[in-house]
Amino acid sequence: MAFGCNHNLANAKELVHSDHFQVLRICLILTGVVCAGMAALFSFQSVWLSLSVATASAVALILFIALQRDWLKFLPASISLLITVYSVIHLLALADLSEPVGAAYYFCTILGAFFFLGITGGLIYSAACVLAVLLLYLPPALQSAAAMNEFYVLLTAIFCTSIIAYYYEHAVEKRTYALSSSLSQLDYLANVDYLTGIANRRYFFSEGRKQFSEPGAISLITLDIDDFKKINDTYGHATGDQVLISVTRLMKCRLRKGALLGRTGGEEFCILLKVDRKTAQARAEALRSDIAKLNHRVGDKKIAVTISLGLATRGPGDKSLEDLLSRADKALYDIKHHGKNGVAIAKPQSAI
Ligand SMILES: Nc1nc2c(ncn2[C@@H]2O[C@H](COP(=O)(O)OP(=O)(O)OP(=O)(O)O)[C@@H](O)[C@H]2O)c(=O)[nH]1
Repeated sequence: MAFGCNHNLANAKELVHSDHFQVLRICLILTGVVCAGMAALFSFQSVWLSLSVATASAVALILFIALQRDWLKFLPASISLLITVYSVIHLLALADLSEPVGAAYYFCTILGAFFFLGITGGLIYSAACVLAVLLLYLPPALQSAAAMNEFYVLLTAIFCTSIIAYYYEHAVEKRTYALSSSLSQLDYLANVDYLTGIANRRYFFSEGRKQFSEPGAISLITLDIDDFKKINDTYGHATGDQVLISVTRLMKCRLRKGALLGRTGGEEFCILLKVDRKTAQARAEALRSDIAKLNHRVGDKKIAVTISLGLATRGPGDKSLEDLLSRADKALYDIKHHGKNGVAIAKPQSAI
């Protein structure tokens, strides 16, 4: 049980790691593309520009190699954010813009659009930005060389930011999905009995307490398979498990919707019914007789199985589900010591 859960969490972590590195790769490739693009656009007009391009390319190359060789495996997730910011600062620093504010504007609003509107909204916003820039700067024949530079830089800024934002959002969505499926897996493992697939003791009592707090008739049946140890000893533990599964299956079929069935111990089960004593007794008796009649087949073996049941219906003295359980358990104990294969009705609280 624990293995399945750890395995699932490990998968989620692996997924988060692989997304994280995918984002890093994209950032590094973009840095390289931006450097090459800026170098081509501005042809190294100053020493400062040449040094910047050389530094950016070297850092991108070193990080890329480190990533490919798994050296970055244990670095915190924030590094991808740093590299993203680094890429965009370079984009702005290297651009010989009269107004770098334009690129910064697209960078911020596109990130915001992806963050607040999700992938589809972000992509639509990016497309709208491209359209706006095209409308502003076209036709090219009417533009000056400086305006065309600005046009290319703005398109590059929109393009790079959209790709980075897309991969971040995509990574976040995958991570959220992986974590939520791990959580539902954990929830399942915490509440369901691994062998029979019905509520385990923990879930039975937490749900049972809720139902107990509601008004109306409520009855609790505790039941136990008779001489189960003998079944285990005679046919083996695996066969014992099969008997538990087939008894559970039969109970699930026979019980109506609304009944809460749980495996509360090895071969012990509890049923909570929102019915009065008379109806609960009839249901308990029907279950007992159905199980006794059924020929439990495990492979080619036919195994006779009987159950004993203790029934308690809420009365004025029952303050909690535990009070009801204690009375039902006493009734079960009585029938176990008086022949088994029967239903015993619990004494009212006042008679105990
Ligand atoms: N196969 C199997 N056996 C289990 C499981 N959990 C508990 N048991 C066995 O259930 C048996 C319960 O034995 P007892 O408490 O002596 O009860 P019993 O033999 O049914 O006797 P009575 O209750 O008096 O009828 C033990 O042998 C446990 O090992 C399980 O998940 N699978």
